[in-house]
Amino acid sequence: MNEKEKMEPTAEKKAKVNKAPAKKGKKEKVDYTVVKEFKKNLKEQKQQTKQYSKKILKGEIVSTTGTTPNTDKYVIELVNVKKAYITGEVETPVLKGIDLSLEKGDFIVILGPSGSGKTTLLNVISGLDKVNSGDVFVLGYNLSLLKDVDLTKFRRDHVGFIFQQYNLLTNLTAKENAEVGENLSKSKEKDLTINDIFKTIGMEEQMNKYPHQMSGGQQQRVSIARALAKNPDILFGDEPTGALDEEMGRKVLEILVDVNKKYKTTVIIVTHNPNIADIANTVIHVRNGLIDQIKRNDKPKKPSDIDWS
Ligand SMILES: Nc1ncnc2c1ncn2[C@@H]1O[C@H](COP(=O)(O)OP(=O)(O)OP(=O)(O)O)[C@@H](O)[C@H]1O
Repeated sequence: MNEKEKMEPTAEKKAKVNKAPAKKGKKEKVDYTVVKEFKKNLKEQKQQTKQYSKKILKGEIVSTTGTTPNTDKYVIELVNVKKAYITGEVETPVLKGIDLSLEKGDFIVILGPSGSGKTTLLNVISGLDKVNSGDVFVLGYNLSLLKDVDLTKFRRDHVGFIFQQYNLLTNLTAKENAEVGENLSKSKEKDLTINDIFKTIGMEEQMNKYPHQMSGGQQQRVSIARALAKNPDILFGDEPTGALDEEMGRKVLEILVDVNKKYKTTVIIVTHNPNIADIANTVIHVRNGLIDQIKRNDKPKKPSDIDWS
């Protein structure tokens, strides 16, 4: 992470300069220039990705916006991040120019109305999805210029996921499911053993049970164990308590808070439930594809003390 490489002006800027003039006297329902511009940006991003992906994965800082990420302080930095979906000739912007810096070791909750872009934001900062323009620095790696194969390597080595559905392998025991996470990880020298993890999630007694022998909450805890077995820098959760009742939901949150404190893992979760924001020390409100508000919470509550519904 030492050698810094600045690139030519962004694809976006170039595209703006080259924008085709609108046709006079003709009312068009579809703005084809927008789609053209979008495709042109993608093409340039693809070229840059080809050129820089390997270098980025090796630790080189590459920016399309001229930004140098502060990796000592921030685990994630987003600079003018835009993402849209194209259906036919219609562009639907979803992330509309997001700037965001998230501190290492924080417990972060992302809130916002349905359709505001929460999951899309989570997917781009966790390397599950790519942006169209802007920089997505995660641990200094600019994910916006990584090839799919390098994104997979990045995810394998640095991040863990928990989803609403637990996605456990039905023919493996709890312990074996967790070991899947461990096997995916590159580094085998760890300070974190599967036994330690099961102790943390309060499931030492259940290690040899199969998913169908466990409750939803217990299965979700095993999925946390699987994510932790990789010893990730960041743990991402998309509605991790969405399928659980209150009691199980609180238990899962307690474990996430524990993990955050004990292993200093940065935890970032998306939720519909605004009460859950009370356990976070950083709360991001997304609205209409933009960050509406970021709040710091100096006195996060315990999961057992928050309201639930
Ligand atoms: N693959 C896709 N193609 C087209 N549009 C999409 C796609 N994925 C998401 N969108 C649109 O992007 C917008 C944001 O979706 P996203 O899932 O990020 O919102 P959200 O805030 O997580 O919503 P919810 O809380 O309902 O899960 C929505 O309008 C959605 O319809």
